[in-house]
Amino acid sequence: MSRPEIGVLALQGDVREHIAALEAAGARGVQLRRERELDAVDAVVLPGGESTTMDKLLRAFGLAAPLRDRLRAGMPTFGSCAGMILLADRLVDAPADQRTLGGIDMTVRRNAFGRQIESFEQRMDAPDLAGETAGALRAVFIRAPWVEEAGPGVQVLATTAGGTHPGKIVAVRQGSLLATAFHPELGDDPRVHRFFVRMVQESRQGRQQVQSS
Ligand SMILES: NC(=O)CC[C@H](N)C(=O)O
Repeated sequence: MSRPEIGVLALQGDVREHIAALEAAGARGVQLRRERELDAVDAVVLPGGESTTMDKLLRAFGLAAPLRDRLRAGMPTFGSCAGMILLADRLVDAPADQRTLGGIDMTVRRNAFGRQIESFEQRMDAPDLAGETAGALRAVFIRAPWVEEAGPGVQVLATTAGGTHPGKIVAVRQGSLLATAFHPELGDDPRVHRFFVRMVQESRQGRQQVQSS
């Protein structure tokens, strides 16, 4: 099967890092800015950056509604940090006029680890992403959110192990949507991007089976 093509929303944020990580995980990463470019990709990445800015730009570029429709229709989508915020059905500690694309039945707290903390590395327990060993995954957190509450259909993929806030939910999946509070695109651990590329391949196989039956 050909490499899946994954569009990284390129309005703001760490776009190049995601493209490099997707390429390393066996996909083709391309920049995504316009609605018509959505038709050419198998999946979407919402990068880290600033979620209030991204929300405004998504609306200004006329991308919010078409992206929301694709998400609802099952297009695989991965959001990291600000991208996790965009995928949340509910936010706390956010400006009243901030909108999200939604899709994951979760409440996300913005800047949950503290605004004063610029960036830190955190260990996580993440059996489905990184194996059963305690603290098996490490990644960079930058003014990161956490998941305050996750609905029954949400699979928890990673929780913080130790640190100032242990046991916090920092990676989740609901159906075709994946979200991490941290930045797997910064650093050289490819496991989260590989996990997402597998999700995309499974979704393509599912669609091809439907088309040929
Ligand atoms: N590194 C990040 O993506 C930070 C997210 C940022 N705190 C926000 O609310 O958008």
